[in-house]
Amino acid sequence: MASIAFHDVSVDIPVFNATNRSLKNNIISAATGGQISPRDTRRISVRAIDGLTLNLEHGTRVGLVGHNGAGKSTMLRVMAGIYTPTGGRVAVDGDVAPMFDLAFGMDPDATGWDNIILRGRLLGFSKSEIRRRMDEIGAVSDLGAFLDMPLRTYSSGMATRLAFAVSTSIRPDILLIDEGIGAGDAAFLQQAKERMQRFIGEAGLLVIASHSNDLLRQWCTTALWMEHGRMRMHGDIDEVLKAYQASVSA
Ligand SMILES: Nc1ncnc2c1ncn2[C@@H]1O[C@H](COP(=O)(O)OP(=O)(O)OP(=O)(O)O)[C@@H](O)[C@H]1O
Repeated sequence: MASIAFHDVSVDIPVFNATNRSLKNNIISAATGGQISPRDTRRISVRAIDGLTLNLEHGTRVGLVGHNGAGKSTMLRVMAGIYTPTGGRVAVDGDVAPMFDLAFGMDPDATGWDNIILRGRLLGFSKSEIRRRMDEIGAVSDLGAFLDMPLRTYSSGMATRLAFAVSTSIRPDILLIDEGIGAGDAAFLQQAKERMQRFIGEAGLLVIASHSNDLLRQWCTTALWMEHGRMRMHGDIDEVLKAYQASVSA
């Protein structure tokens, strides 16, 4: 059974080359971003997540909403194990598939086929599992003879197709999606939509960060509204989106 538990989780990101001058007063009134705290005159950090406690159980489909810099992507990265929290405890039970940083683990000098193996290994596949799925993944990418060419010869849309094809071939317990997956041209998007539908439907636990209410209503039953790294509201998707929209247009 998949689950994610945050207990009083905080993430501070140190910033080494910010100037204090621009940060002086206007931070306090900033509508976007996390909380900037000058720890002393030379060291500044951004508190991207601030004391977050949260339990997501198997079957949860939650959308993360909030202003730019509210902490949504940081939360996803903590859930994926990419960021270690600076405070608090995180417990994640189940295989996690992060659908962001799609180029991560890909080698520009390796061919498409070799990159399928590389990314597959990164996502936890054994070599034999990947070999079994190679043809299917290649077909989904629809890259044809380009699969024999080095990744550096691909356009960004072509590279995304390849990463998408590999990532959606696993059956994760926990699926983490950051919006802006931007999978490419219209034909691929249509095909990607159908594959995504099945992929999302099969995940035990789904977390999506998005600014699109339509997308969130389509996939989620609950929503979590983040504000300056803190949880402002967590509950039924329609209720949270309504409250969030009201605050944005107020
Ligand atoms: N590498 C970094 N260095 C410094 N600060 C960072 C870094 N990454 C994120 N932050 C800060 O952490 C805070 C949370 O950022 P995060 O990307 O989680 O926000 P978000 O809610 O996903 O925003 P958006 O909707 O714009 O994608 C922001 O204030 C941001 O400036």
